[in-house]
Amino acid sequence: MTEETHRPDGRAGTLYEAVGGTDALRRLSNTFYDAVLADPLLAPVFADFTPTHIEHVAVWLAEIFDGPARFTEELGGHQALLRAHLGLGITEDQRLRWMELMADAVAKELPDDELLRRRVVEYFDWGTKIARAVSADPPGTDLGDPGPTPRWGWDGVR
Ligand code: HEM
Repeated sequence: MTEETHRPDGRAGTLYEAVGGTDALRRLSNTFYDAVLADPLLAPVFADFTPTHIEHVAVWLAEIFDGPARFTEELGGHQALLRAHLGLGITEDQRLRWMELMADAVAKELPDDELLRRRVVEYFDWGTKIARAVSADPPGTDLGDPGPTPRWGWDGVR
């Protein structure tokens, strides 16, 4: 028996592979930001949005879900991700709307696999709470060393 067959959910491989790799994450990001920019509660938060944002989010998600570590290698890693949210003053209503639009995008763009979708949405719930907490601090706040980019698997964060 392999180690994987002892897991409660019995899944092998990474979430990155299960979602369909970087192309699927790019489609997810694209669909999500189309909705965000059309949303009256979220659009003002994204006033400085540029299309590179879509690609950077896809690259971040690839790394989080155990794919290539390109965000760490090319885009400043965990520290840069956290710093991008400083000063945004995200409210709980905005966080919940973000989650709602992301759940819609997940349902539209990711494979029809209930456990996979649940794990992905759980990551977003965890991540948006961190983004909201960080957003209460002003731009330039010293965040110390946040450690490496987290990895999210079939059993949650590692
Ligand atoms: C798991 C949750 C989240 C992830 C993975 C995420 C990911 C990212 C990434 C990768 C960037 C940098 C983009 C770049 O370099 O261009 C970024 C910036 C940003 N995020 Fe998030 N984010 C999350 C939650 C949120 C939430 C809840 C909000 C607000 C409701 C938010 C608002 C923003 C804004 C306004 C920026 C700056 C956009 C810009 O470049 O103009 N994020 N986020």
